[in-house]
Amino acid sequence: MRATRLPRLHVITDTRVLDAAPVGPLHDPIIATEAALAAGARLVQIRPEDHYTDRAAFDLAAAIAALCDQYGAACLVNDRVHIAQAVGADGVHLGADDLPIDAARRILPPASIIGGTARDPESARAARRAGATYLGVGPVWGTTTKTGLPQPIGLEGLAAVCEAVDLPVIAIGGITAERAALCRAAGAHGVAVVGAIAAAADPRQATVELLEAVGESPTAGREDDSRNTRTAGDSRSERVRAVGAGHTEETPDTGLLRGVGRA
Ligand SMILES: Cc1ncc(COP(=O)(O)OP(=O)(O)O)c(N)n1
Ligand SMILES: Cc1ncsc1CCOP(=O)(O)O
Ligand SMILES: [Mg+2]
Repeated sequence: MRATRLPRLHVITDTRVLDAAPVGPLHDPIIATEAALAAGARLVQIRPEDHYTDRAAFDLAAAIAALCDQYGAACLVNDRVHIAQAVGADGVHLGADDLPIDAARRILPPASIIGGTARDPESARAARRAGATYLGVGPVWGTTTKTGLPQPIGLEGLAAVCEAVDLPVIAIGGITAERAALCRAAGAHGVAVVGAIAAAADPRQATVELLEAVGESPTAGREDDSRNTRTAGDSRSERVRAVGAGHTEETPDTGLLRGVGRA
């Protein structure tokens, strides 16, 4: 049996259209993702923004899912559940404007990872009831990556959500390596980043620093060293089942497992 824990570092692709010069030397979602995977990242969230047609989103997702397979990492798709299905992703991340979590649960494979956005204890509890595997909580700090967000909730707001629900909390919004450690201290299971890797001068080194900050150093002993080695018979669905094995609760109505362990 492989690792049962939700990875603590979620690397989110940066698909912004940039008016000026690229924000980093490797500002290409596929190149930056490969650098992060090579550094030891174990979960990528593919986040094609609205200017991506479904075809462009599919092409990006298929390329990144293949890279994730190669490195033995999990891969989630933001918003577009049908793209996740089409590329056989490990799951999705859904927010208030997306397909409801319980609806996605009904159509995705049983062990799928489904993240839900929450900003406060009430929305966190609702996402849990709907069947979320983990919560993406933020913005904890201000971010230049996404516009139109509400005021940052700060470490206090993050801690309040962590207290309220027994689900892994992934902090998002303005995360740096230094802040990632603060999020962990506030009770978060891990962090999600866009700019800290995609806009870094050296995305690979930035990933190493973030992994260390969340206690998932690529050089430290892994729960399962085979996770980063592609082996014969390896498939994304096998990895989904492995992550799902850490789930703690069975939803009575669907028999689906949810609640990847926080430890
Ligand atoms: C880990 C994580 N947390 C939060 C979000 C934000 O999701 P959402 O609120 O649906 O906003 P968009 O990302 O879709 O613009 C996320 N993607 N990942
Ligand atoms: C999608 C999203 N939702 C809340 S903050 C955010 C963007 C986070 O990007 P960054 O890590 O660059 O601050
Ligand atoms: Mg969304």
